[in-house]
Formats: sequence, C-alpha cells, structure tokens
Amino acid sequence: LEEPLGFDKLPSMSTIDRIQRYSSTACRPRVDDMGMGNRWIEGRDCSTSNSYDEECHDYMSESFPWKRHTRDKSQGDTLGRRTSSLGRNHMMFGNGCDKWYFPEHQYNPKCNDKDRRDTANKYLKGIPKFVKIVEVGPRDGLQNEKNTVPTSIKVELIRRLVASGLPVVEATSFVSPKWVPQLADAKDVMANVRNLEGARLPVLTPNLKGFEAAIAAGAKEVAVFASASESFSKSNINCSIEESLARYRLVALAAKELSIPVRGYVSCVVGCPVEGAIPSSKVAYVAKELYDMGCFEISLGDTIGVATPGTVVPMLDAVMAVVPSEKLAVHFHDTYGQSLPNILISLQMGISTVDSSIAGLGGCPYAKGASGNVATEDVVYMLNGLGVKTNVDLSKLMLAGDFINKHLGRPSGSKTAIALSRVRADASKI
Ligand SMILES: CC(C)(COP(=O)([O-])OP(=O)([O-])OC[C@H]1O[C@@H](n2cnc3c(N)ncnc32)[C@H](O)[C@@H]1OP(=O)([O-])[O-])[C@@H](O)C(=O)NCCC(=O)NCCSC(=O)C[C@@](C)(O)CC(=O)[O-]
Repeated sequence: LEEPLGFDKLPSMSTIDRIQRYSSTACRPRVDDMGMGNRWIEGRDCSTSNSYDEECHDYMSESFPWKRHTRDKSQGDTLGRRTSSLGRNHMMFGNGCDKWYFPEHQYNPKCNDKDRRDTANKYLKGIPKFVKIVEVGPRDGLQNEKNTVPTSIKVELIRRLVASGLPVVEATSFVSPKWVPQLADAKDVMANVRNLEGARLPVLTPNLKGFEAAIAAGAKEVAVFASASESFSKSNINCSIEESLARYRLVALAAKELSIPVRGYVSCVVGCPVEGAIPSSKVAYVAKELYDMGCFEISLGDTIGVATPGTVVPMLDAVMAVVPSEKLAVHFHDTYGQSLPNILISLQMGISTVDSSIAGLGGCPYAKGASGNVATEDVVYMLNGLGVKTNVDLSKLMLAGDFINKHLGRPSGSKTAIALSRVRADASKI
C-alpha cells in the first residue's frame, strides 16, 4: 500500500454529478425483510420506513455526554419535534437552539429555530433514522492480533458487546487455523456464546467445510467473503473470484436447506494492495453474484482503507444499480482517517447498515498496510450527533472497549473513547 487512490485513477465518472444525484431529494428503495431468497425491488419508493418522517425523534441521553451535568431538566428528554410539513423520507430536526443539543460554542441564543431546522433538513435529510451496526471486533478486529487472545477473553468481549445493545456481533471465523491461527478456537468460542440472547452472532465460513463446522458449533448465521480483486482473492482464500463464488453457491445452497441466513462480503471495493484501483463494475458484479445466490445482505469492504467519499460514491452508485440499497452494508477501515466521512456519504446515499469494530481493532492478515476498522464508539458518537438511532449504549460500549484494550495492553483506537474517558476524568476532579 503506497499511495491513496487519486481521482485520476478512478473509473470514468463524474463524481460531482453522482454526489448531486444523491442529494437530499433522492428517494431510496423501500425496505424489505431480511430473507434467504432474492429480493428484487422495482423502482424507487419514497415511503421507506427507515427515515425521518412524521414521528418525533427522541435523542438518546448519551448523545452529548459532556453536557450531562449541565442539563436543564425543564427541557425534557425529547428534543425532536413533531412536524408533518415535509415528506416521509426526510430527516427532521427539532429545536436546533436547544442548549443541550449543541455544544456551548455553537449555542446562539438569538438564533432562529426555523432557519436552523431548515438548514439541517437541507443538508441531512435522506439519512436513515435507524442504522444497524454490525460489530466485527471479535472476528475482523482480533484476527490480526499476533498474540493469542484467550477464548475466555473473546467470550467476555462478545458478552459485553451484546450487552451494549449491538444487534449483530460477528463472533469468529471457521477458516483454516493455518491461515488465521488467532481464530483457531472458533468452536470453543461458539460453545460459550451460542445461547446468548439479544444479538445475532454470525461467523465467517470460507467453504462447505467451514459452514459444516460452524453449524455443528451452533452458529445460526454465517458470512461468506469474496473479493473484487483477483490478487486479493488469491492471497486471502487461495482461489480466483469465480472459484470462490462457486464455493459460496454451495454454502448458500446448504444454508438455504437449513434456513440459515448468509451474509456476503465483497472486499477491496475501492482499492487492492496489489492491483491498485478496482473498477466499480467489478464490485457490482461480485455483489450481484452474492445477492443472486441468496445472501440477505452484502457488506462492501474497503479492506485497505483507501476510500474517500469521492471514490465511495461511484462504487456505491454502481452496486446500487444491481442490488437494492437496503441490502447493502458498508465496511470501512480507517487507514487514511476517511471512515466517518465515507460512512456519512454512504448514509446520504441510502445505506443503513454499517460495520465497525470496537476500539478500532482490526486489519486483515492478507492486506499489508491495512489499519483497523472504523471504531464502533466513533460511529455511534457520530450517529448520536446526527440524531440517528442505533439502540447502542455508548457507555457500555466504552466499557467493552476498555476491557479488550486492557487485555491487549494498548490504548483505544477510538478517538471518541479517548476523548470521553478524558472528559469523565476531568469531570471527576471538579
Ligand atoms: C479458504 C482456505 C481454507 C483455503 O485454503 P487452502 O489451503 O487453499 O485449502 P485446502 O482446501 O487446500 O485445505 C488446506 C487445509 O486447510 C483445511 N481447511 C480447509 N478449509 C477449512 C476450514 N473452513 N476450516 C478449517 N480447516 C480448513 C483443510 O482440511 C486442509 O487441512 P490439512 O489437510 O492441510 O490438515 C484458506 O485460505 C482460509 O482459511 N482463508 C481464510 C483467510 C481469512 O480468514 N482471511 C481474513 C478474512 S477478512 C476478509 O476477507 C475481509 C473482510 C471480510 O473482513 C472485509 C474487508 O475488510 O474487506
């Protein structure tokens, strides 16, 4: 990994045109239930339920934790406001002048509520009102760790992540222990978490052998992982893209018989450490193949973290032409610090599922130079700030992060976790 991919290396496109296409007036395909079969959705529908509409929006109390001690109780908990003046597919903002809502330096007592609301709606509508976070820390986060993490620590981490309210926690991988020794204890991890309630616990399976082992260990959901780069496919799973798709068709068939949902990953969706820029058409092709074989959701992975919003837009645009947006997830690594803007633009384009990793753990053993995944704490903090619900308790999430950081003996990779722990430390001195 030498250089970030520049605009000059992109497939032909007009980025600005495409960004404008996903401006506030764009509608998203309607939401469909998760299922095993193909779910083709015709046309675009503005009546999606996962967007800000006539409901009022309750901001979670943890949105602005540094303000907690100054909160004026008389203002009540609900900062959103019921309004029906805009259409259903819009994010609505409440009283923007609320002292609790905005950090002190932004507070302007003379501001015009309506102006601020209009401005927020102008730039942020289109963002979904709920985002599903898929926590990949115990798998993607730990797979690259050199020192073996004991099974008991992995199990406790999964427990804490589930307790924080995360709806999906990827637990481990049933891959060859020769390839990923860190996850050789997949069976033991599953034995300890298989009955945990409150979250789905998918596991990675690279072939039928892995699928069978996962099911025997009690997995109720699996994920297959293809690549948009031939070179990465070879180095990651030792086969070509077509060979991997053939293997995954077998996994999908076996899973369908058992009614096991299969998630599909596409890695290197923007760049590959060997091949450089990856054409969006290739990403769309692999995503559609996974969707057609029955994957209920396709996660688009910027495996080496080179994407910027300028490269995410044409990639998503190409994929969304063949797979409905509500069946897509984004998976960013933070090598160049671009994950949050990449997530934001993805949300604006209609994506409502985001992968992230506690404390920013991660990196792929077969993608040199790739740094950690975007930190879950940072994603939750941004979404809280946007008024987007996740059902995740940021304080509990941070405790899960502290737990694994302590074990690994290094500071958090989450800027939010570092900043909030300082705020709390300072506050405790007052
Ligand atoms: C796919 C293989 C197995 C091919 O590996 P291979 O060496 O080509 O496989 P093989 O069929 O020749 O088998 C070799 C040995 O592995 C065994 N084997 C075969 N399959 C399994 C299995 N499922 N579980 C346990 N053992 C297995 C098999 O039984 C045999 O054992 P031996 O006879 O030598 O003792 C290997 O390359 C592999 O396990 N790769 C996984 C690598 C990996 O996990 N990479 C990280 C994933 S992260 C990623 O892809 C990106 C993502 C998803 O995070 C998103 C993003 O960031 O973009």
